Amino acid sequence: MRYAIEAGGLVKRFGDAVALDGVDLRVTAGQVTAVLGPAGAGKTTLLAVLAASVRPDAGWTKTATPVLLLDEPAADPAADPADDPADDPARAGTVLFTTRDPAQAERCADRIVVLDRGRVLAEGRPGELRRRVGGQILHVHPSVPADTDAITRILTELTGAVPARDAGGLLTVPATDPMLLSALVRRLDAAGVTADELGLRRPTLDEVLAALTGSPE
Ligand SMILES: Nc1ncnc2c1ncn2[C@@H]1O[C@H](COP(=O)(O)OP(=O)(O)OP(=O)(O)O)[C@@H](O)[C@H]1O
Repeated sequence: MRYAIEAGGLVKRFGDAVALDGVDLRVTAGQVTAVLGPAGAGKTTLLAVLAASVRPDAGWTKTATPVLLLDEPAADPAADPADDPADDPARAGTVLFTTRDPAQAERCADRIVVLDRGRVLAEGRPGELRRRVGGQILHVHPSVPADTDAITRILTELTGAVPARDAGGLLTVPATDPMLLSALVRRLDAAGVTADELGLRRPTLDEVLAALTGSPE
């Protein structure tokens, strides 16, 4: 495999702040790679080190000259996703861009590197990342709003986690136990409450990022 970018053991400190804490990176030539992470993760510092505009305290880099590095390219959510600047140069060659937006990373990148607190937490294709985090999301919508509390209690007892509730009243909670769905149906039945939506789905990349970085969505 031919790498357009290779880096190993990158460390960069700014006083007491550790911007990069031992980053290893390989970017395959011809691919679009997103460095995805929350504010302060070290994304800009990593790009600056790769562009040789910032000297790392430790580590090494090898970057081929035609590589396009984009730091948080702005994407207008109202615009056609096909117009995304991070997507555009994809046809031209190797691109490495940074973003805080999982949707932009998923839309534009072949591979995603999740960076947080100066460390690579995970990397892979978007679908791989979702599978790696494991588990699914259970979603339940009460038939009548009055049953929300009862269903919330049942979900909390069954999963050990308090479900999130969105503006539309949909309750969601991470699910790792494959028997959860049938157990839930029995409990709802016994409690005499009904749901007009009930199912399991893969986590979104936002939920994956929140699970990896421990940050609220
Ligand atoms: N020139 C600097 N002087 C001091 N601290 C810095 C400097 N540049 C970065 N840092 C610190 O290093 C850490 C990583 O910053 P960096 O800008 O690389 O993160 P980021 O992931 O690009 O964040 P954002 O998404 O907000 O742009 C932060 O804690 C930041 O405060």
